[in-house]
Amino acid sequence: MSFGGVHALSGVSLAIEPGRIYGLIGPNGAGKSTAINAITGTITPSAGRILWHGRDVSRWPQHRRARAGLARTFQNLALFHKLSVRENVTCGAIHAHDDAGLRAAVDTALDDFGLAEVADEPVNVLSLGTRKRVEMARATVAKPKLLLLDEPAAGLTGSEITEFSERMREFRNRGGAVLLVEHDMSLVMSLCEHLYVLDFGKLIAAGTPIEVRANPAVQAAYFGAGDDEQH
Ligand SMILES: Nc1ncnc2c1ncn2[C@@H]1O[C@H](COP(=O)(O)OP(=O)(O)OP(=O)(O)O)[C@@H](O)[C@H]1O
Repeated sequence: MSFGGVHALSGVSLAIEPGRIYGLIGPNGAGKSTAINAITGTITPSAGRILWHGRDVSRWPQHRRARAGLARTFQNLALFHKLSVRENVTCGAIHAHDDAGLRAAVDTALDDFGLAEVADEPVNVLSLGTRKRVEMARATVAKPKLLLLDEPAAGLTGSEITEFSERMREFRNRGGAVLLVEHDMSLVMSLCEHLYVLDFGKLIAAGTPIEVRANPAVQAAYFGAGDDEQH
């Protein structure tokens, strides 16, 4: 993916299997959000392919990819602030065929993320942690196969992070795949089974959290060259 002369991603190849939690990590500006944007169709990659169940979806619009099971959350949240929690979550229920099915799916998602009590509140009166749960509920209400999360833990309290991890493990145990972009390394190391590491738009390492932590290229990217301000 290039933006003018900037190669935000170059030659990056990732594979995602069902029922696993992946982490996509790397220093600021490494290309993590760009990868999520390209996979979900927020942007169209300048070269390369996104294959989904064997089909090339690289040119599919975002809504079509969402229907095919690719759901995401946004780093800075993308909720309708004046609409209620229920209305926001309903926007994600793109799979429902009738009103009863729609309502049941939304009620389940509201319950799953502890939102039943604030269902009729407008989103703009809620705390950041609660708004993040609304985004998660909206992203999962249609039971996606792959959930791509851009910094879901930023700004959450410790207990909210624990709760989030639990929800993600449940999602994984039901066969869903997660691609998590996150700077909270203790969360990444405890939750993810497989990591991909980007640096300056290139994939510099892949493997289990233990393998990646021991990888000299990763240590150099994070702590090397005297540039310890990246984290
Ligand atoms: N729309 C755009 N136009 C121009 N350059 C862009 C655009 N989006 C991203 N970039 C550039 O691409 C590179 C990768 O950015 P990206 O946001 O994907 O990094 P990131 O790893 O998600 O960073 P962070 O951890 O800070 O969120 C950066 O150099 C960024 O400035």
